[in-house]
Amino acid sequence: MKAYKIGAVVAEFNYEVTMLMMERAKAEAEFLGVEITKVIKVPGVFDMPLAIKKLLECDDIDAVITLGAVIKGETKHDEVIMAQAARKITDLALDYDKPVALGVTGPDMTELQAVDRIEKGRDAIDAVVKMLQRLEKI
Ligand SMILES: Nc1c(NC[C@H](O)[C@H](O)[C@H](O)CO)[nH]c(=O)[nH]c1=O
Ligand SMILES: CC(=O)[C@@H](O)COP(=O)(O)O
Repeated sequence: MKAYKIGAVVAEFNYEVTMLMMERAKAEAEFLGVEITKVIKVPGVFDMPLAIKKLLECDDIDAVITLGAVIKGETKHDEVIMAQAARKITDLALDYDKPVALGVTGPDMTELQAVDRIEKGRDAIDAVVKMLQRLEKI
């Protein structure tokens, strides 16, 4: 396995969940022999795009993972946050020609459901590694 260098953007909102997602991501990176070399913490998922952009601008970053949990409140605010973040994550990957994984769970999710989905941290690493390997073959 090539020692890909991966950046991570982690939401502090619902940190009790996102820190577990980060642990899973780190364990998977170690298992696969890739490195999470830069980590940027952001207040919440909505704030991710600028941090992702800064990481994608680094020549020594091959791909970025995002880790967050958008838990339902009383309104549809969670849906707005998720829709905007997901859209910008896709746009940034295309703009910078580098994989960006959506390791964000929700919306319409309870805290319990968020805890049940912490393995999305591992999945995010798997996704960027698969993308990097497959794009190299083109
Ligand atoms: N409710 C959740 C948020 N909300 C905060 C926003 O993401 C953002 O930080 C704020 O609007 C300031 O720009 N963030 C999450 O990551 N998860 C949530 O459930
Ligand atoms: C999803 C959120 O950001 C959350 O804090 C908003 O909750 P509410 O829908 O009750 O305003």
